[in-house]
Parts: sequence; structure tokens; C-alpha cells
Amino acid sequence: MSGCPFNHGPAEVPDGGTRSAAVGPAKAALPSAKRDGGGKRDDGGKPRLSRRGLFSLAGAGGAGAVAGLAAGYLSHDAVAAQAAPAASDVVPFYGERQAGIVTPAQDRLHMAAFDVTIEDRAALIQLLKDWTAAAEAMTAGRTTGATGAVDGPYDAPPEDTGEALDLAAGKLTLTFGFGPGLFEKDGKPRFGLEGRRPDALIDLPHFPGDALQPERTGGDIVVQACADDPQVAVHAIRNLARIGFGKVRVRWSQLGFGRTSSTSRAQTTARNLFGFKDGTANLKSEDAALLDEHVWATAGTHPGEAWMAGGSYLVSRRIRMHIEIWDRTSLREQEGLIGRTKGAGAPLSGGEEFTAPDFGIKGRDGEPLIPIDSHVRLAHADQNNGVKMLRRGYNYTDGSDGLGHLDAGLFFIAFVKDPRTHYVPMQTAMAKSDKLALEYLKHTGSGLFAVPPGIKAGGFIGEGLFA
Ligand SMILES: C=CC1=C(C)c2cc3[nH]c(cc4nc(cc5[nH]c(cc1n2)c(C)c5CCC(=O)O)C(CCC(=O)O)=C4C)c(C)c3C=C
Ligand SMILES: [Fe+2]
Repeated sequence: MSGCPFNHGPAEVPDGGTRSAAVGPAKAALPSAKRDGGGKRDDGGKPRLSRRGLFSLAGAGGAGAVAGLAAGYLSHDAVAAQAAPAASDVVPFYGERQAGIVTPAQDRLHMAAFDVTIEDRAALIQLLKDWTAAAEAMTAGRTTGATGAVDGPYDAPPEDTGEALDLAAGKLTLTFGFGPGLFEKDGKPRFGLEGRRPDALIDLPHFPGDALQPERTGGDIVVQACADDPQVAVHAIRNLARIGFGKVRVRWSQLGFGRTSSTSRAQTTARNLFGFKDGTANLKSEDAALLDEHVWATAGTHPGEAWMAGGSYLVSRRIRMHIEIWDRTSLREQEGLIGRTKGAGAPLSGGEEFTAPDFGIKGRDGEPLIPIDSHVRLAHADQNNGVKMLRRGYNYTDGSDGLGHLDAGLFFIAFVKDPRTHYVPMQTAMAKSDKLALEYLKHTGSGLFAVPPGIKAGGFIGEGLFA
């Protein structure tokens, strides 16, 4: 990776878009000189024209001036390399709902939960405004701040860390949520938010078998960064953390790969680290009525929580999978634990991947073909008062545990209308009876966050909460 987009060709991306330097508020219209590590200019002293310089000039002299100047400074390839990110590579940040919920699940995750270390309401609001601007820029494939990674004062830290220069927008989405700790700490309200905590934003109960680590649990604000390029997702979280320096501290963060849920019928079903298709029976973006019923929050019952109307609740669980034990388990046992075939992902009651499971069919031995203690039976809506959820998890491996085992598993993420009805009962049933959970899984991290509705252009994250 180069800090200078003019030194190397762009990263190849299917639709040709590449990440550009900052296009912030117009500053002086003169092209900025790119400096190398020794403070020299490129090309034997000839100043180089940055993408930001080009945009500034566009403001001053129009596109024709830019084209003429660019031709003088840059090769045809270099100009092409600076093309704005292709629209197909950009997921709009603004909208009625936050992106990153029903957006077709991208391939990579970097999620971080922050603790807010200040108590000043105005400073918190300013941070949310700064994060809004940065999030809008990064999801559009631009750098953060007015001067980005390479166009700021030479003697100041850059406003963007730079590792995503040259990269496409990567379908980056940034989804923000608020944890219980934002509303109260040590029993006292924070930030003037008394009466604003939604009833559904409960403190999750302890579930049987939970082995939660405090350093992987909770958090005042969560940011879910999803992208098709891991470096784009990491860059996004890193720059939000940098912008928040002195106001927030990262409590935990998690990298994920190989989405374990499809959230659109246009996507194929990916596999989890047990090797099974995961996400087959997930809610999909096309299921508008079911999303209204199971995912989108309502205005609630007291006026102080009306700001959550149209939002959702994000449950995160870091679930370690005992993969070494699993790998010594017979295929028959594996399929019985899940309740589906490993190859096609079909229910054990028969059919294809998307055939509805029939929990009533019994085998020759008189036992149900889909075992009583199998995962899909216990997770199915029929066993859970009709509730469904939108799962959006990722596989993870975080090195090894020093005992010869990979620290690997599933970073479970689900969006639900109300965790009291749509998560806690299901998790409780699984923790007690799901043989998969009892023998092969360990929950090591947890979080519950209120995800407000989408942000309008000119607004900021969680504006309704602070209104
Ligand atoms: C509390 C909710 C859930 C947790 C925690 C959970 C963990 C978990 N799941 C798998 C693997 C699979 N899950 C599958 C289906 C499925 N899982 C849940 C919920 C939780 N899973 C639901 C609601 C469903 C859908 C049930 C249905 O309606 O049929 C499947 C089958 C394929 C699919 O439909 O996605 C697999 C495989 C693991 C490995 C895991 C923890 C590590
Ligand atoms: Fe599951």
C-alpha cells in the first residue's frame, strides 16, 4: 500500500472504483505537493496534484480546467485511477434505516464497542456529529477529515490514517448502536438521558453455561463495520477510534470473515466453521412484512423511547466453537446435532436446502428424523412462540489458546425487534437443551445495543435520542 495514490496503480476491483483522498470542504485551490518520507517532492521537485487538489480546482475553475491540468501532471492511467468509486461499490450511508442490517451481508467484519470516558453531553453530541461525517465519507470511499491522509499540514498528524487509500469503497457499511451504559452508570443517569433508555434495552440475563469475559462484553456504543475488503473495515474502525481519542476507549473489538448468514435471496448460503451452511432459514431483505414483524423496533410504550421507532436491537455473542472435538465427531452425529445435512444443508426430514423442516416425521426407530435436541428444532419459530430473527454473524479465529486449540468460532450477530421476546427465550432454551450448545460451544462475549433508525443528510447518528 502506498500513501500516495499516484505512485502505484489502483487495486483491481470488479467494478473499477478506487478509494480517493479527501473531498472535504474546499480549501485553497492550489494543488498540494505530495511529500515523501524525507520531505522531498516527487518527480525531481515538480509538485504532484492530489485528488483533493483536483477537486479543489474543480470548484475554482471547473471540470475543463481540471482535465487540462490533470493531463499536464498525470498520465491517462493515473487520472483514471482517481475516478470516483463506482456506485455499485458504495452502500449509501443516509437513509430511513441504518445500512448494515438488511444490506446483503458483506464478506468481512470489524466490530468495536466503545466505552464513553467523558460525561459532557455537548462533547458526546459533537463526537457523534464527527463520526457521522467520517462514516459518510468512508462509506462513500473517501478519506476522513478535510485534508485526508496526505494533504494536511506537514507537521501535524494526518486526518486519515491512509491504509485505505487506493482501495475501493468495498460496500462498507457502518452501523451504530447504543448500549445500556450510555444511559446510566453506577445507577446514575448520564448525558441527560434519564427516561430515554428503551425498555427493550435490558441488561441481558446470565444464561446457563455463559463464560463471558468482561473485556469482551458490553460497551456504551457499538460500531459494526462490514465490507468486502478487511482493510476497509479495519480502516473505518481505526479512524473512528482515532477521532474519538480522549472521549471514547475501545472496550472490545472483533474481526470476522466468511459471513455466516445470507441476508438476501440473491446471495448463496455460506458455511460456518463446523462446515455447515449457515443462514438458510434466515430472514432476508426481501421479506418486508416479516422484517416489520420481527426486526424493526416500534415507538415502544413510553414517550422517552419513541426515538427507536424504525431502529432495531443488535445482539452480539462471541461463541467459541470446540472445533477440535467437532472434527473427531462422526458425520451422523454432526448432522443430528444441527438437524440438517452437511452437504446440501437440507433438513433431516428430507428435501432440498430450502425445504421447510418437518419436525413430525419419524424414522424406523420411532424417533423424529430431526432430533428433539437438535439446533434447528430448538431455534425454529415453531418452538419459540413464532419469533424469527435476522442473523448477520461471521466466523472468527483469534489465534490459539496455548493448549493446542484454535480460538475459533462464530461471532453471532442478530437484529431483533425486541430482545425480550426475540432473543432471551430462544437463548435460554438453547442453553438448556441444545446438544450443540451444551457440548461444543462456549459463549465468551456478549452485547446488546439499541440501533437507532437511519440518518438523514444533515443529521447525525442518534439525533432522535438527543432531541
Ligand atoms: C439464539 C440464537 C442463535 C444462536 C446463539 C445460534 C448459534 C449458532 N448457530 C449455528 C449454526 C446454525 N444455526 C442454524 C439455524 C438457526 N440458528 C438460529 C439461532 C441461533 N443460532 C436460528 C433462529 C436458526 C434458524 C432456525 C430455523 O428457522 O430453521 C443452522 C441451520 C441453517 C440455517 O437456517 O441457518 C446452522 C448450521 C452455530 C454453529 C452457532 C454457534 C456457534
Ligand atoms: Fe444457529
